[in-house]
Amino acid sequence: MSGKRQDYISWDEYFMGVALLSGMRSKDPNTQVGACIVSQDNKILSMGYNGFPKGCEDDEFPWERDGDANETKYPFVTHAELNAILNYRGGSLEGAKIYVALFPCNECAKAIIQAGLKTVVYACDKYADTAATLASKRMFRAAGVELVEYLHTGREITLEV
Ligand SMILES: O=c1[nH]c(=O)n([C@H]2C[C@H](O)[C@@H](COP(=O)(O)O)O2)cc1CO
Ligand SMILES: [Zn+2]
Repeated sequence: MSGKRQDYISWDEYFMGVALLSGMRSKDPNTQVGACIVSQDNKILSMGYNGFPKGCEDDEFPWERDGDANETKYPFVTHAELNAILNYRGGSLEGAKIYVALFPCNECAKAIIQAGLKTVVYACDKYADTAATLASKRMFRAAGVELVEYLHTGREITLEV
């Protein structure tokens, strides 16, 4: 018996926790998405959340869901997964895993596959029935990307020390 602490968080809780914490930076009033990219030997390589590109101010661009296409957030918002991939400046992401709050859409799936990521761990799949998600799953299956649903442990974590 080494006397080590027993209630430390697991790797999955750690990386999904970082993904969810990143999502808390999002200004999207409806859906906050965070992503965390992890190497095969469990080192965090990058993070991202859904937001407008640099220079596109949160107070000037629309966060609406409905209306004329360019009056909504959809043409402008960069998805969490793409931001996490683009935020990485260290070289190759080949073989890495991505932890993400929401199942990636088809556009993110393309970026994930082409960046060489091999595993997607997702916490929520609320748009499972949409064409984008079905296309995404088809591409992931074809490309051999492993899809893992995050098992919620019910652990609550606060930022207070
Ligand atoms: O893979 C994704 N990654 C991601 O960051 N998002 C973002 C884009 C939007 O800001 C938000 C979705 O908005 P809504 O649920 O209101 O349609 O989540 C959405 C998806 C999948 O839809
Ligand atoms: Zn996406």
